[in-house]
Amino acid sequence: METKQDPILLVKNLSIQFGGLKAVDDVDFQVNRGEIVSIIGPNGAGKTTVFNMLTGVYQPTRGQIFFNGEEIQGKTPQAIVKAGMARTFQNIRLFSDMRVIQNVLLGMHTNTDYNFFDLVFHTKKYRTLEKEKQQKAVDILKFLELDKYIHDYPSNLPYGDQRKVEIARAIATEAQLILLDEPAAGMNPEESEELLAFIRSLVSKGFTIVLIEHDMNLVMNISDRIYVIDHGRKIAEGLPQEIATNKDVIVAYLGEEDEDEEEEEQHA
Ligand SMILES: Nc1ncnc2c1ncn2[C@@H]1O[C@H](COP(=O)(O)OP(=O)(O)OP(=O)(O)O)[C@@H](O)[C@H]1O
Repeated sequence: METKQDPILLVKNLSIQFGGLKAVDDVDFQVNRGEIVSIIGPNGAGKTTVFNMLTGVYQPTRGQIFFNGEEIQGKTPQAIVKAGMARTFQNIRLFSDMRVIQNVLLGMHTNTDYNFFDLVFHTKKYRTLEKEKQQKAVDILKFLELDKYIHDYPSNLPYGDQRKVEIARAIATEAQLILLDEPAAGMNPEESEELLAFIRSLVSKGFTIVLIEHDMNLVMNISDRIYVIDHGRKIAEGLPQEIATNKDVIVAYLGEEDEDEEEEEQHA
C-alpha cells in the first residue's frame, strides 16, 4: 500500500497481555503527518487498549512506539501529552462543575512555567502566564467555534459540542496528534455529519488524527487509511474501499453479528 512517508507515529509489534488474554498481539501501524487514520474492529478487539498503550496508561508487554521519531513507551501519560499526543475518551470526561473555559484550561496545566513560589505569592510572572493561558483558551474556543459557551457548564451543551470541548482540551495541550476514541458514539446522523466536517477542519489546520469508531459511515467517509483489529490482531489495512470489500473484515464483523444473534436467541 502506498503511504506518504512522513510518520508522526510508528508502532511496531505492539503487544499486551492481561493474565492469559492477549488483548493486543503484535500489531504494527503507521500514521503520517496530516492523515486521518481509523482503527476499527468488533467489540473487545483491543482498540482502546492500543490507545491506552500509545498514551502511556498501559505499558506494552512487547513492541515499540515512536512518536515524532522518538521512542515513547515507558514514558508517563503526562510526558506523552507534553511530547504532543493527546486523546479524548469513549465516555466524555469533562468536569461538570467547571465551566467550559476551565475545562480547556486544564489541558494547559502540563505546560506551566511558574513554580510553587509564583503560585503561592501570585507573582507578576504567575499573573502574566495565567493571563496568557486564559487568552490561549479563548482563542482555542474561538477557533473551534465554541466561544459562545465559554462560561457555560459542559452538561448544558448539546452532546456534539461537549465532544468538541474535549477536543478543545486536547488541543490546549499543544498536541499535534489527537486520538479520538469513538467520538460519534451517541450522536444522531446529523451530529455525526457535523463531526465529520469538524474533524476534517482540524486536519486542514495541521492536526493529525487517529480515530477509533464504530460508525462505519463516518469511518468510510473520513479515513485516509484504515487498520482493522480483531481479537487483538491486525487483520487488514488499507484504503476505505479496500477495507469495505476485504473478506477477513467482513467475516470478523459478520462473526460478531452471529454472536449477537446467538445472544439474542438465548435471551428470547
Ligand atoms: N485492564 C484490563 N485488564 C484486563 N483485561 C482488559 C483490560 N483492559 C482491556 N481488557 C480486555 O482487553 C480486550 C480488549 O479491550 P478493548 O477495550 O481494548 O476493546 P475495544 O476494541 O476498544 O472494544 P470496544 O469497541 O467495545 O470499546 C477485552 O477483552 C477487554 O476485556
